[in-house]
Amino acid sequence: MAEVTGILEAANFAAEKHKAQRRKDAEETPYINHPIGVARILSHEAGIDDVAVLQAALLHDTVEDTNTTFLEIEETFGLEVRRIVEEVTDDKTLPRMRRKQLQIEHAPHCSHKAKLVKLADKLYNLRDLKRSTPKGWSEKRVQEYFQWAFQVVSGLHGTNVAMEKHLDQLFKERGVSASVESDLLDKDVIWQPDSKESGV
Ligand SMILES: Nc1nc2c(ncn2[C@@H]2O[C@H](COP(=O)(O)OP(=O)(O)O)[C@@H](OP(=O)(O)OP(=O)(O)O)[C@H]2O)c(=O)[nH]1
Ligand SMILES: [Mn+2]
Repeated sequence: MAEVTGILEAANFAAEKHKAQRRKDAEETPYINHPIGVARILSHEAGIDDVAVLQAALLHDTVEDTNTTFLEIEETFGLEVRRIVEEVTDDKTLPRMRRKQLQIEHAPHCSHKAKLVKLADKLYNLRDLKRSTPKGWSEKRVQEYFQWAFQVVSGLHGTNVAMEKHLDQLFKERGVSASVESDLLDKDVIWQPDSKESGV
């Protein structure tokens, strides 16, 4: 029962932290749908029942996107959960170009538990992109996100068969493969500073 309580505590903590945030889709879906969906992919599709992984999935965007601190995560959920959340948190003070590059570089060196959360995060976001285009995103921007995600996921290979199978299928549908990843060049939208994002 303590495990169930701990998972609900993380769901509630994330809901409170993300309460004012919405996704970028036209419907303005509540942001909390994303971390709950990421945790659900891990439990229902990837067969994961590790409590720290499921808690970290629920909490994975709280530090990146809200006023939450790593210390707060550690004091509430313990050091293991803090460490996983740290591994999957981008430094938002860096320009997007650098953040995206660092995800590609860091992915192979993450812990197994962080790799699981990263795979589920990418799987959720790519499915979300397939379902609905975020406000202000061009078709080119969507395609570039798929190409970038392919590069990150390539560095997570061998972590979880079920999630990797679904991701492979999504990349295949989009025509994204190792041969086109070199097309991702500096000219592309995803690498541009945030100020150039709108209207593309
Ligand atoms: N597909 C999709 N994504 C949305 C939507 N609303 C918010 N997002 C979030 O936007 C992020 C991807 O958008 P980008 O422009 O590439 O990244 P940025 O917000 O970090 O600059 C993801 O962050 P993340 O979860 O931290 O993952 P990551 O992509 O940074 O690894 C994703 O969760 C939506 O409606 N659809
Ligand atoms: Mn996320």
